[in-house]
Amino acid sequence: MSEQINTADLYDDRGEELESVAVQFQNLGGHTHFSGQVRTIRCFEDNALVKTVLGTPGEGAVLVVDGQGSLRTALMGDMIAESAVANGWAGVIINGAVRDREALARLPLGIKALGSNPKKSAKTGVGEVDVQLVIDRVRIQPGVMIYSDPDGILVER
Ligand SMILES: O=C([O-])CC(=O)C(=O)O
Repeated sequence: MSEQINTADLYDDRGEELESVAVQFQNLGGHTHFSGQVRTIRCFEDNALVKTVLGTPGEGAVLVVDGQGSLRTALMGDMIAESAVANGWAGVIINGAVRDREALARLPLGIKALGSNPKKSAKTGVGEVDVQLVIDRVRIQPGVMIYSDPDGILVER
């Protein structure tokens, strides 16, 4: 059960410790409020690392995938998202696209992405895991807490 956080209240309480990601991600998962420790992947139109990492124990973490904003291929679909649920991940935030929107909306998982595309990604495994990301000028470091709800995303500095 994910904690029901409210990012606006959290910002009022702890704003000086938090950065707000202004990108207008779409809420695509069955859980609209989610939070957890950050894990990260940087990749580009290739989702082999996303599948691998979400197939390992999440222990309530949130995977942030910087797909560098490409909407040309889907970095996650329903099979990978189901594996994330089975492995105890709290959520997945993708600076890129997903597919299988209708199935994703029914899963007990927080999912944010820029949009969707039915075209699958390459599977070569090019990319990096647990590296610092910068998305829209906000630094996202592995291990810090991230909070997401319909208002947006807050991440510890
Ligand atoms: O296989 C993929 O690239 C992603 C996908 O469709 C799924 O997770 O179901």
